[in-house]
Amino acid sequence: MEVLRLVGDSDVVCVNHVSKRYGDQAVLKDIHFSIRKGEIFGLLGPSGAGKTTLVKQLAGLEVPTDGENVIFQQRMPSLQIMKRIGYMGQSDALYGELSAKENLEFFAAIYGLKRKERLQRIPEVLKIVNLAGTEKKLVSSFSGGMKRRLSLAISLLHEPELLILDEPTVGIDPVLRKSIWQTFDRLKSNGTTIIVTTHVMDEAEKCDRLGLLRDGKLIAIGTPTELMADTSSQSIEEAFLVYGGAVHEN
Ligand SMILES: Nc1ncnc2c1ncn2[C@@H]1O[C@H](COP(=O)(O)OP(=O)(O)OP(=O)(O)O)[C@@H](O)[C@H]1O
Repeated sequence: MEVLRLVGDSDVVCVNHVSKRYGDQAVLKDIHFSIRKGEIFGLLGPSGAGKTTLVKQLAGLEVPTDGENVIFQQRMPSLQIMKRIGYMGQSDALYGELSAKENLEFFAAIYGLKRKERLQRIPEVLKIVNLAGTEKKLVSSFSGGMKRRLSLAISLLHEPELLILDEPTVGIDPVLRKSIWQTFDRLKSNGTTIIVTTHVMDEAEKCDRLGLLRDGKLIAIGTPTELMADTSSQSIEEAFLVYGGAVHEN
């Protein structure tokens, strides 16, 4: 198997013939694609398709059985590179007995932010996710959507160059979802690369490119317009069905 080490200058992520097995189960099957700087890349696929497994590898939390993931020209997992990545998993890793601000301070310390940076960034990220004014509230009193937003704020603290978000808007109402996507667009225009997994079709349409996963295989990749044109479909959902996928809404 050819393992490419050199990727194009504008490629931030190169998923290089990656496979993953858990025991007898093949969860990722020879996945191969790259993501360019400043792209919003969506991973779409039915439950169990392997989206979380793949993004965890990209975040440096899992390793492939075969192949490699190269991020910023370095093979993952790399601690140096992980500092340049913001990751938000599907389950919120928050401390319920601490306030929102204390949670942010804790993670800011882990990211190595200096006091001055913390004082500046914490109000900024709270504002981005529309949680300003809730700093002193205990996280255990937060709703599911508030917890998601706080998790997103945490992933943004250190101004990562690559943001990896596993279903970031689950439990978030449409108005706030829209404002979060506006944030993604702003981050993108500053050069941030964003990978997002989603089941939500209107979100998929907002991505620059989409990778469609099914049964651990990348069944299609392209811009939403390309995927619709290739399948003569009127929507991404229809295109995905033509490619042989099935999408469920959470
Ligand atoms: N640590 C693990 N051990 C064994 N099997 C696993 C493990 N992690 C994931 N799997 C299996 O891998 C498959 C893909 O799971 P994954 O969570 O990546 O899918 P997904 O596309 O993210 O699904 P969803 O949309 O429901 O989050 C599933 O069959 C899951 O049971």
